[in-house]
Amino acid sequence: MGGNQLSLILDPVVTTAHALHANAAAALVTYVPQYQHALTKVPKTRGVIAASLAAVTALWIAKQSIQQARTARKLRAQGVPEQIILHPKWWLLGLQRYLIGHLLEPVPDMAGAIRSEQQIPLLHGKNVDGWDRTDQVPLIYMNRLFFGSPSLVVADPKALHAMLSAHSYTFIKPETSIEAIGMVTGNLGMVTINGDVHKRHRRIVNPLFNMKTLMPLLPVMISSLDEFCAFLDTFPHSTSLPFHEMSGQLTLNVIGRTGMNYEFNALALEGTPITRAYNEMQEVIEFTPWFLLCLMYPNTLGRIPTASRRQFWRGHRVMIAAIKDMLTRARAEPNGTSLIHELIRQNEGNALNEYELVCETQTFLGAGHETTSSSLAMAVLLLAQFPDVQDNLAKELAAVDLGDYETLSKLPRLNSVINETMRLFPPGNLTFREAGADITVPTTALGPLALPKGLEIEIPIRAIHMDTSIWGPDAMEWNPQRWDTIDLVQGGNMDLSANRIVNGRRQIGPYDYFPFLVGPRGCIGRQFAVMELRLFIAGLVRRYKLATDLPVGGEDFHVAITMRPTNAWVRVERRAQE
Ligand code: HEM
Repeated sequence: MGGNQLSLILDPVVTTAHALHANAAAALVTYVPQYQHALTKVPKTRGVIAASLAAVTALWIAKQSIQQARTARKLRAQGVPEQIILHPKWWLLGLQRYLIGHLLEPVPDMAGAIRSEQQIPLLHGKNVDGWDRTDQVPLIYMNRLFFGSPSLVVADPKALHAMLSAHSYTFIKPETSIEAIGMVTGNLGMVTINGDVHKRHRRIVNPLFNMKTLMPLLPVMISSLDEFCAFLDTFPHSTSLPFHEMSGQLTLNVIGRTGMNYEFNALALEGTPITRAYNEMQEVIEFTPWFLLCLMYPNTLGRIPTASRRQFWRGHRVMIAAIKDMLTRARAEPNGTSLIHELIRQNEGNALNEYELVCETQTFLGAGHETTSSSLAMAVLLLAQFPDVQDNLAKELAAVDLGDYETLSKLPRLNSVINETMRLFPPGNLTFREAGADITVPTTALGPLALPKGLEIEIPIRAIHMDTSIWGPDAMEWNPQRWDTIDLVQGGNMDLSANRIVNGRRQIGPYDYFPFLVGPRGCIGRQFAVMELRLFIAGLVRRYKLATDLPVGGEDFHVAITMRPTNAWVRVERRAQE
């Protein structure tokens, strides 16, 4: 099963399972010692206990299903359409919707790519129950997960404005997301915290990512790029290079040097102890059924010392020790320029405690390296697949000084390549929220929509980026030139559908294109990431002709927390003038 569908399972399962688990764990601790004797010695009693447990479980499932059905009914009553079950399983005796919802509905390819495409008809009112209007598309639908618990998929700009901007603190990160992402970023890093704790962190960390702090990091990025190119030069130009991995070597070195003044030495095969530890931790994050169960039961199953858990904790210990060491060294260098030097300066009043500083450092590493690496690998692959676009870009870059970021940031073709790559292949392909309170949000087609506390929300970023009603009939094609006639329209919860084309220019709103998300929980590292992408794509295209044997559309992804390419094989050959 691919990560994307599994992510759909994660949040609701854990939310419901957590409550049960906590009660069951407490009951076990209390009663098992008392009844151990009976359990082992008296088979008849064992049978009775098993039957009772089965009955209690069945009752619990029934209660759960009834509660969830009630929530779903309230949504249906307000006009929310529901995904139909196209392939009912006979062995679920017609109860599929109430037991496992849409979890076993077939998805031909579990990669994020295909799932996103499949969501578009649903968002347009096809393959759903309860939508017969032809004048408007719902842009919202409901599907069901375990025990029929509803999950609301939302692509409506008005509702998204409420969820991500106007009431972003009411729409919280769900527990399962926190559990999964926290493995990479720590559980008190900015991605995984909610409410006032988040506000406090964001206030301290914000200044780290303004241009004044970022500009001094430019020379380090450029020298890391030069080192990477020297590395590329060691391969014959007929060799296909795994950019899906190599771009990560570059971005890991850069976040180490600029983020924490640390040398990962990621281009060397052996790396450093912390590179190895980091890789060991990452390898374990595979959405296998067992991994999912550990996320659901972090305090019991998650603590069983299986080989993979031991590997994770081994890596984790090494990494946390190294991060503590980085913070100690940064404290001793009051004029240092890395992100954590600035973090320590901003944290003068100790608004963040030591553990929170460790988690934020871990967050810079986790959130700041793989995402940029995936975008870079995809941009390089796509440029290799589209030689005309590449040649045009090379012309634009011919006379540019990479150290002149002011000029670099205004190059239209370079920016179009980045925008278009992040449109079709946003590393954060979807995100989840949970209604933290009963709340009514506006929607375009349904009017005000009342959402109950605890409702699961899925925001299908990539599906919205591929929607033909927003982007036109060639929405699925990678075409950087489209950005020549796009206006990015700022401002709140507008419905642009009636005025999509104005004076021949396509109007794109903040909730039509948001690879970094928007609002108070939008990506804090956006400028940093865009700076890296501009510099690295420009630097590579100026130096090399990029080529690939991979046909257009042949890319594959691994989707676990983020969506990253797995087959960006590219050949590089020095350009004549370089
Ligand atoms: C191409 C590169 C990147 C992409 C596509 C990206 C995308 C995103 C997205 C979609 C979110 C919202 C996650 C959610 O709420 O579900 C996010 C949040 C975040 N990103 Fe990035 N990101 C990138 C690079 C970076 C970099 C370089 C850093 C730091 C060095 C960074 C740090 C963060 C942090 C700390 C948050 C949490 C913000 C908050 O909740 O207040 N990101 N990013």
